[in-house]
Amino acid sequence: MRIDVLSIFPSYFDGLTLSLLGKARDAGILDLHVRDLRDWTSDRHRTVDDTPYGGGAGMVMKPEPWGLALDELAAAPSASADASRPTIIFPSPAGEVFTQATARELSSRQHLIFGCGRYEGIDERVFEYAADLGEVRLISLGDYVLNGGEVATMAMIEAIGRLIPGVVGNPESLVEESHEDGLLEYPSYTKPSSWRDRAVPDVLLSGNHAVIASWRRDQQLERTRRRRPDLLPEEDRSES
Ligand SMILES: Nc1c(O)cccc1[N+](=O)[O-]
Repeated sequence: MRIDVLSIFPSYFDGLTLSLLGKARDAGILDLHVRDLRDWTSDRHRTVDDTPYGGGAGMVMKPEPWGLALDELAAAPSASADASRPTIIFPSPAGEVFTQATARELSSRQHLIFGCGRYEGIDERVFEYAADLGEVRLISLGDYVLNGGEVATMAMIEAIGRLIPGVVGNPESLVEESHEDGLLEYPSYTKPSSWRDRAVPDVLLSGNHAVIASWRRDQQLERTRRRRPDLLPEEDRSES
């Protein structure tokens, strides 16, 4: 998979050279390029914003640098032999909500382009223009206000990247995680078996894998009912 990121703060993404994603980049599994949007400006001040038509506080990101950048990146060779159009993602509080299902869907794409907005947002015509270059998705991490798209992009790249085959050493570990089966994950324990007068649940020391699996499932349902009843079907939401 190829991922391009457009931002006026490219160093935000230095963390993507670390850990599993950094190793995946070194191994050629993930082809990730972070670019400074200002590289597509032509004035001395490398201007990317201007005042909003219609008035209002703040500044809006100009369309010209975005148009030039997206033209270039959308034409970049992606991992796949076929010249499939890229998926162009703009993190936005006005977007669809990002879930594990979204991460799984996007992890099978060949070329993702993330456009990180700043200020009061990006000129609307950029989203319209981008639709001529690829599939455009406005995606939100949640209903709160961030200063720009960079943090959301980091989160999405991690959630998507770890699902790409070969990135996580043991694919089994991807299965038993929160939200993978629609439920929150069960509690985990490791040595010592007793710590500050707190013991590991006996069932986990029993060696009876069927009983352990059943206990873990019960824990998932109980936690999900208590913390995230919205994830459960209506009929399963009340405490039994
Ligand atoms: N919430 C928010 C924002 O305020 C700005 C950019 C991106 C997001 N988001 O993805 O959730």
